[in-house]
Amino acid sequence: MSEPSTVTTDPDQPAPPPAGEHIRTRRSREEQDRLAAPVRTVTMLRRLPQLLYRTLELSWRADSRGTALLLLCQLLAGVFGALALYAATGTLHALFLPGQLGTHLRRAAPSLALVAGATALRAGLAIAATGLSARIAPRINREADLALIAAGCSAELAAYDEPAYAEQWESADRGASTTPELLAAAQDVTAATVSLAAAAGVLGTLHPWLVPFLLLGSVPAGIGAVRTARIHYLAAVTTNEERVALRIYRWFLIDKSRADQVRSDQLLPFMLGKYRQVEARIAQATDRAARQAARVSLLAALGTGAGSALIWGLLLYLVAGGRISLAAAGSATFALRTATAGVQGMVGNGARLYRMGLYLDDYFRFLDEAGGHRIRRGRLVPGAPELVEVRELAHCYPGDQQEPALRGVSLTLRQGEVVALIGQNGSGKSTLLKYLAGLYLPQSGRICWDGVPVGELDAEGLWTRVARVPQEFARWPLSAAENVHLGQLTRELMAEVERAASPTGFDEIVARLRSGWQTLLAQGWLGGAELSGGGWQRAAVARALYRSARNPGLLILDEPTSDLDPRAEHRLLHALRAFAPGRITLLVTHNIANAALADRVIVLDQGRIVQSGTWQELAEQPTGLFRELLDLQRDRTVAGPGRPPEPRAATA
Ligand SMILES: Nc1ncnc2c1ncn2[C@@H]1O[C@H](COP(=O)(O)OP(=O)(O)OP(=O)(O)O)[C@@H](O)[C@H]1O
Repeated sequence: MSEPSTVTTDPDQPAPPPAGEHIRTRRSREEQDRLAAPVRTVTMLRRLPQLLYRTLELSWRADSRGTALLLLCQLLAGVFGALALYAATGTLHALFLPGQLGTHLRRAAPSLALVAGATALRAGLAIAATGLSARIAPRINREADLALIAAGCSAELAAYDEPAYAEQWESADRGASTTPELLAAAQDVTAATVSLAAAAGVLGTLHPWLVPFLLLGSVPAGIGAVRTARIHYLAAVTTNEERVALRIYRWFLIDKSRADQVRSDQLLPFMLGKYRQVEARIAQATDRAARQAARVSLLAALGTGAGSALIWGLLLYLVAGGRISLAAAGSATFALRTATAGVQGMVGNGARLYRMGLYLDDYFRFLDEAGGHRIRRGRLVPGAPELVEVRELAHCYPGDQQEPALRGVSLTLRQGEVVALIGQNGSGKSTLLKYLAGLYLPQSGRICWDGVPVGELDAEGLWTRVARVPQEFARWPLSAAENVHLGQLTRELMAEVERAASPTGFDEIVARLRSGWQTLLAQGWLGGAELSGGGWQRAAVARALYRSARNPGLLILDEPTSDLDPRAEHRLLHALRAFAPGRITLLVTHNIANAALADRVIVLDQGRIVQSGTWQELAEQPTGLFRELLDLQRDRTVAGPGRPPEPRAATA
């Protein structure tokens, strides 16, 4: 026996085999056009007020009192900053005038006192503003994140089948995560604008030419900053699909539910190979962007240098020509330094804000439209349907060369009926159940509840009437009781929970847990416990029974006994029969014998209904898929050495 090998990422190890195709998304035409559109500096300038307004709005929603105080601090800091600047230029002016030093100092003293006072107040207010924004920023982030989650949950389920949706989510998520920085950038832009305005005011009083030259000189910096921001943004969004892929690979590798397989299947080196391959594409795009941005920044710096030379040249020209006094030139020098810092701050932070604004656009677009999939249905709130009719239903999942999952399916379901769906893997059973649960709206064909098309029903009202056990049910990290009631409480809470749990045997499992119904079902967390596969399935069925008992409608069970032991399965199937009155029960099962509990069996093949009738009627048919599957299940000719093979079951 060889030494047990350990998973390693040692660089001396042979390189992992070439990774194949990685997870890809598909960008919409509209999105491609938007990304390809050129951007101009004026566009950014035009967008700045809107971005500031949006930041303010977000901030107000997160913390209105803090935001009001922050605004006040900023306003006062701006006023005191301007005052300090005016006073400082006044001081300089006084010092540059001809005369005795003592006279100068006396003249300058009031301005000096004003400078000191205003500067101290401004500094105090700036500190208060920083403290406030440190308090507000995490709240904005939290609010933004919650709004994003809510928007994601308000998308139609079909969105998840669209490759572009994951990418839209990725962009929106990045937008949400930039929100804390947004406030700081907005604050810096405002502060820089106020100080620039004050400096420009001073320069304007000294000589009117100085202001336009100052603004002209800052154009290259502005253009450079906008271009650079856009280059980085494009590098980020054009690698969105790679980021989505990395997120998914990462999740698959670290998630507890697959941790055993990652180890026993020795998956790490192979998956790391894929991970690195995808990561390399991101690095390539980022490096390319960094090179482009460096070139743009160099040109902008040259332009800015030329602009500075221009304005200092103008100042010399004005002094030499006697158009302004030496004292005024001294003040202008000081104001110019402040103005240049203001311009740099405004341009730099404006570009930062603009870049974040691009992400923020993605975020807001997602909030508004949930990636174009926001649930928009009717308002009728249904009761328990007596009749559900499906007519000519067809479904084709988006993607390349997908066969239709459903083709021309028509069926009628009546209240009180138990209907079993049978079919081979991929025949469309789960897809049909999702339609019946109102999770998809018909692309082609109709589904009506008591004559009303499902699209005209209120989505939440419809789902209140649907209880499901999906094929892959959730294992919520909640208590045992919460895993059944999911926070949808009634006065008789525990009695109802226990009543729903009893037919599944979940109550027996809970009785063995240390804290009974209050036990947290999340092993690995303090006080948490883990259930067996069958234990979790019992919880999932109990959840559906609880929901259906509160609001009868459709009870949809997709292989609800696949993990159950024979005793638990037997008990549940009996209970389902007794539970049937007042609701429509749909059962998908690969165990043909279990379908016998249904009033009617429907057989699906390649998305079509190929047979329908009572279990007995279908079993008596000499040919057909049902009969074939039944015979195969009865056939026990494959046997190990301990058990002699049984004769093949008769086929007629
Ligand atoms: N989200 C999806 N996106 C794309 N194709 C899908 C998706 N879900 C299912 N399909 C495809 O639709 C077809 C029907 O799948 P469905 O899950 O409805 O079959 P099923 O009868 O429930 O299969 P099984 O018995 O294996 O559970 C299959 O070809 C499957 O590959």
